[in-house]
Amino acid sequence: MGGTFDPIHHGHLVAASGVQSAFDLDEVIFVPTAAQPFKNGRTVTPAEHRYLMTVIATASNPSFSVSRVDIDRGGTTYTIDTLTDLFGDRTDVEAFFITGADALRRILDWKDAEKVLEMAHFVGVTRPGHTLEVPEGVAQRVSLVEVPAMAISSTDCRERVAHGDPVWYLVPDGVVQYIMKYRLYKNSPSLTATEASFSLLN
Ligand SMILES: Nc1ncnc2c1ncn2[C@@H]1O[C@H](COP(=O)(O)OP(=O)(O)OP(=O)(O)O)[C@@H](O)[C@H]1O
Ligand SMILES: O=C(O)c1ccc[n+]([C@@H]2O[C@H](COP(=O)([O-])O)[C@@H](O)[C@H]2O)c1
Repeated sequence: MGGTFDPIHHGHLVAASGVQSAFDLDEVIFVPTAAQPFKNGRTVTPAEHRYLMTVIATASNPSFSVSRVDIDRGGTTYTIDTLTDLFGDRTDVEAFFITGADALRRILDWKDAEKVLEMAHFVGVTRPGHTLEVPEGVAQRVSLVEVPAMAISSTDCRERVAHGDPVWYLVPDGVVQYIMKYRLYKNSPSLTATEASFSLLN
């Protein structure tokens, strides 16, 4: 499952768990993006913070893991590169790519869309506020799965933090604490690890 994960929230985790169960998947790999091509004009939290929040959120589930392939490659994140780096030379793996209804809608605009759809089976999940439908012509490579409705977005989580509203129970507890520790989403520069330790001591 690829995502900006700025921050990761329970909508992502419920979607991943629902698809894992529906297709009996051995593992779900969360892949935080470096720079999502359709989010070019947006300021995104530094990748290391997004990566670490994703690790914290998934740590308790033995079949969830987090990959750094997109972050370490850097530049614009195209799913064709993600799938090549993860599975390019693996003939023993059947890959699935999990996307929300909003992301699935634009899949034909993705780089090398046809090849991408050959490299993995795409699974679109329901998301409140978005219509879940398979774009024309790709029905064979896409499945739809209904997951428990979680009306949560990273945008809403960021705005809540910026306004001093709680994000408890929208994101995992460890992610709430990470956001507070590094003062993310406060409309002021986030802290480094040293600055965060210093501010906790004082
Ligand atoms: N509440 C949700 N339910 C189902 N799928 C979701 C939900 N939130 C996000 N997704 C899906 O998870 C993937 C990663 O999403 P992303 O990290 O962009 O989160 P987001 O909440 O959409 O972020 P933002 O609000 O910053 O755009 C996308 O495929 C997206 O459609
Ligand atoms: O490959 C592309 O052209 C492409 C265009 C838009 C989105 N994606 C991928 O879709 C995933 C979900 O993106 P996002 O930002 O909605 O979380 C993420 O892994 C992106 O890299 C990929």
